[in-house]
Amino acid sequence: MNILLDIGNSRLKWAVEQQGRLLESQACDYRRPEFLTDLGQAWQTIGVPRNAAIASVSDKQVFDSLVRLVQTLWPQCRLVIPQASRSAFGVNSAYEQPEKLGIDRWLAMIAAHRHYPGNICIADCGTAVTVDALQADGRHLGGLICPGLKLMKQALVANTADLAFTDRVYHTALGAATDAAIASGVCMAVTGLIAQALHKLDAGYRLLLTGGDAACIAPSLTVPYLLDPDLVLKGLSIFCREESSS
Ligand SMILES: Nc1ncnc2c1ncn2[C@@H]1O[C@H](COP(=O)(O)OP(=O)(O)O)[C@@H](O)[C@H]1O
Ligand SMILES: CC(C)(COP(=O)(O)O)[C@@H](O)C(=O)NCCC(=O)O
Ligand SMILES: [K+]
Repeated sequence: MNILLDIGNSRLKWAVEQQGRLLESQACDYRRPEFLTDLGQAWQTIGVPRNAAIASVSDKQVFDSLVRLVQTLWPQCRLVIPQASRSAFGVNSAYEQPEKLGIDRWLAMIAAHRHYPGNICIADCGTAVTVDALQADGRHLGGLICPGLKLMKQALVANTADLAFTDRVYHTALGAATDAAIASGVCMAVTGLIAQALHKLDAGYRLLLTGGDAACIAPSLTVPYLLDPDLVLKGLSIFCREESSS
């Protein structure tokens, strides 16, 4: 059994993996003061993992506190900390400096290459929205980064006098009130980005969505898509298994 941890800029996603299969994944806000205590309690009952695989694009502090928790609960557990590189598991990075690519993007591409063969365009809709194009032969063509839905709304509220932030449902209809216009505006910015990215690629690229906002963006897309909320965790699982068996 392995435990997989993906620390994004908003939330921690984690799951237990048994024989290559993820049990239900969980998400939590690591900025809550009781976060580590709650996690420690939840982990009392899961057994002792053989490996703990951790990916982080957030503060080193959060990463360090999770490493300490893992080492305290399970001193025998092996830590697996994947790094982005020029090539791994058949995927070849387009980055001039491959180590600068976000580890979440690298893991998502490795999982996509394994589980969704063919040309694939991955859109990870989290704090930021990232889009990466990956050829069937594992060649990464490069990517795009833009603010996610919540960040766009926060940027508007923080830099204007009269705009208010609400949890209005996202869609792409024209709005007849400020909050509806913002919800539609940021949703169309993301769906438009994804559609335009696909348009620039050759025909035959499938779209694969992941990230916390994927499910609310998906209904507004006018192109077919696949949805896999656990893509980054699945990338961690590949690193765990193949490092353990070597
Ligand atoms: N229960 C939730 N709590 C907080 N954010 C959520 C929740 N469910 C969905 N979200 C959305 O998920 C987004 C974060 O997605 P996620 O993939 O976890 O981001 P990251 O990997 O950057 O931490 C938030 O911006 C928010 O809009
Ligand atoms: C682009 C990101 C901020 C996305 O983070 P997330 O939205 O998943 O929290 C992250 O992948 C990152 O810090 N990347 C490093 C720079 C790069 O990928 O070019
Ligand atoms: K993201």
